[in-house]
Amino acid sequence: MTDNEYDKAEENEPVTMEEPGAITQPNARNPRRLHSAQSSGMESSVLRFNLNFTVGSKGKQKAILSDVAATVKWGHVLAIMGPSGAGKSVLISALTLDALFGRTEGRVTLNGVPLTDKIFKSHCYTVVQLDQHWPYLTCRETLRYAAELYDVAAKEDIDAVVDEIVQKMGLDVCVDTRNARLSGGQRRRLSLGIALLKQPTLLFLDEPTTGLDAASAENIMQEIVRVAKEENLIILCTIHQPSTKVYQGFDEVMVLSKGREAYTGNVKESVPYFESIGYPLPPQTNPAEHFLDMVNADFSDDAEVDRILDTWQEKRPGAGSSHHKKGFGGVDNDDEGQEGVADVKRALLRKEISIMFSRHLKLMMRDPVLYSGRAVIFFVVTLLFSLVYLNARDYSQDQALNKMWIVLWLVSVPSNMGVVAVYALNEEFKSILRESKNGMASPLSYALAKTVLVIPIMFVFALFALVIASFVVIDMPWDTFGVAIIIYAATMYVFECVAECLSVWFENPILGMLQFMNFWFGSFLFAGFLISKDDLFWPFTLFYYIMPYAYYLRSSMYNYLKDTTFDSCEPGTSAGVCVQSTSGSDVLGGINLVYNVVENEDTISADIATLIGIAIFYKILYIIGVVYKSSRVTTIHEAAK
Ligand SMILES: Nc1ncnc2c1ncn2[C@@H]1O[C@H](COP(=O)(O)OP(=O)(O)OP(=O)(O)O)[C@@H](O)[C@H]1O
Repeated sequence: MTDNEYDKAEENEPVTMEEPGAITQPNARNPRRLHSAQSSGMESSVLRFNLNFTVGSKGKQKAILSDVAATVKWGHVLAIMGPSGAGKSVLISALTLDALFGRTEGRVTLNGVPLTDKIFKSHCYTVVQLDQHWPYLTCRETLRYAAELYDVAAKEDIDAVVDEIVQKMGLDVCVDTRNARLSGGQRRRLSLGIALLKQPTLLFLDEPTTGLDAASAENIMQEIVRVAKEENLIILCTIHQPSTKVYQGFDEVMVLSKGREAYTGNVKESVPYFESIGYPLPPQTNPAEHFLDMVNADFSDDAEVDRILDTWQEKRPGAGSSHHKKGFGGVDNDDEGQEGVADVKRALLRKEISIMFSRHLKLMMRDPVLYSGRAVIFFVVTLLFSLVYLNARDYSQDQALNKMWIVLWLVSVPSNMGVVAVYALNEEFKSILRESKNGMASPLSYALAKTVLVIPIMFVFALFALVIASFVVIDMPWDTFGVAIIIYAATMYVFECVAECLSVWFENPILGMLQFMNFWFGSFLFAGFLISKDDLFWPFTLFYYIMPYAYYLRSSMYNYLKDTTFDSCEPGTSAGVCVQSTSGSDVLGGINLVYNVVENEDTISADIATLIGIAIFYKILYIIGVVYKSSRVTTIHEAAK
């Protein structure tokens, strides 16, 4: 864009940040613009930014971005290029309010309004580099759920809206293919399709050509430029070494090196500019490659690169006045606060929860790792363990301790496998955070929908684990079935809530999984059978009370044996328990002499209540994590004077 054009963009102001619903109205119930905006409020959108970004604490600060500024208007694509480590990703993170690892200073305004999380959610959309989408949904289902969550149309019109996006993005061939099987190019098109459903003003694309072959990269970039023009979007994208054709398709380009600009402006003027400072484009050379070679400090002379960066700083439009006062083009940039901005536009909370419920029910049914696969594995491992302890089906007192051990294994082995849930839920939560960032849905509606969906699954787990192993192979009395299932489900729910909690609090799923294993080992150690509560070094006694297995074991054993009858036993002939009675209740007393966690008193209700209490504790920590993680955004500080 020439200075002239920037000035024209400036003349259009004051520009209002209109309610998305007011942009155009294809039909009364579809407030979003699905066709090219011929008379859209976005035909005057302007993004301005000038940023510094530093990492490190005071005294040891390192500048990652220094005075990086640009102005981009509607319908234009700004391509951000630069050698590795130039600061492209950090710039996108800072602009998308995601750069939490350092301090962002300066200003970012959209139509004169400073960018905040609320404005971002309403008017911006980010497509991340490796947008995997929900792997077990099809392309059509993904678009449909996005359309519903963005509330783009009445229920009966949603299919038509989705079909339009499918056509527009050329997704016809893969519309019923699961996302996990989409090609890289198709995934990017799907991401763009979802973005179009939202109808943002500003679209960020992080390396949209990564992993694509040259033809697909060219194709997707052409698509991006077309979308910017057709939909009057402002698009910012980072890109590595575009081909000549792709490069020429951009409107604006920013060449970064060492966190500074080497050039920002119209693509057509880039070649003459570099020629004017002594770097003519050799014949038959890709201009993007040429510029990147020039500013790559790894391969060029460092002093030479600094000279190029200093030259741009002197020559760039508006030079001589601080970027923090003047926008690119030398235009006065002090234009924020002219208009209020609309609230986030999306489905009502009740509707949102029900959409989330439907989507995650579908995912649960299809995803073999999280639930159905685990249930089958629980069935197999509990069956295996019950066969190992087959002799424990006899009601002879020398098997009483084995009965306790099989009851313990039946829950401890499956609950240990909750470790996979930490990994899968961590991935899931990252997708939810992206959706939240893009204003599609609240993470709390996800958390609520999942809570409702997961509780019944714990009963399914209990059925898969206990019916054959406990009641058929080990011959537990069927009249204890209902209570056994409840105790088991409550115990499994504790571990599920711990897995949820760790999946959210640990960004790195491996660390979360390690913590889960610690919790599991801790549960084992402090359950009162390896070392009794009374023998614990006193500071550790607390763990006995907050870990789940002691409650499970005590209540399960009482439920199991209270009404049973054992064979009588001759003192000195039993390797395990031998009491002067055949009643199960007395055998419980005998077990208590060896493992005092087992008692012949009815503590079932209190134990179940405690297990639920522990689960609720972790659920609350999880919800706090969800709220905290989803509300973390970069603060853009006023530049130091
Ligand atoms: N979390 C972080 N903490 C400290 N420094 C960081 C962090 N992330 C990035 N950096 C530094 O910021 C600089 C710019 O990194 P950035 O990832 O933006 O480069 P890039 O241009 O995107 O490179 P590439 O093309 O290789 O991805 C690098 O020197 C990098 O080491």
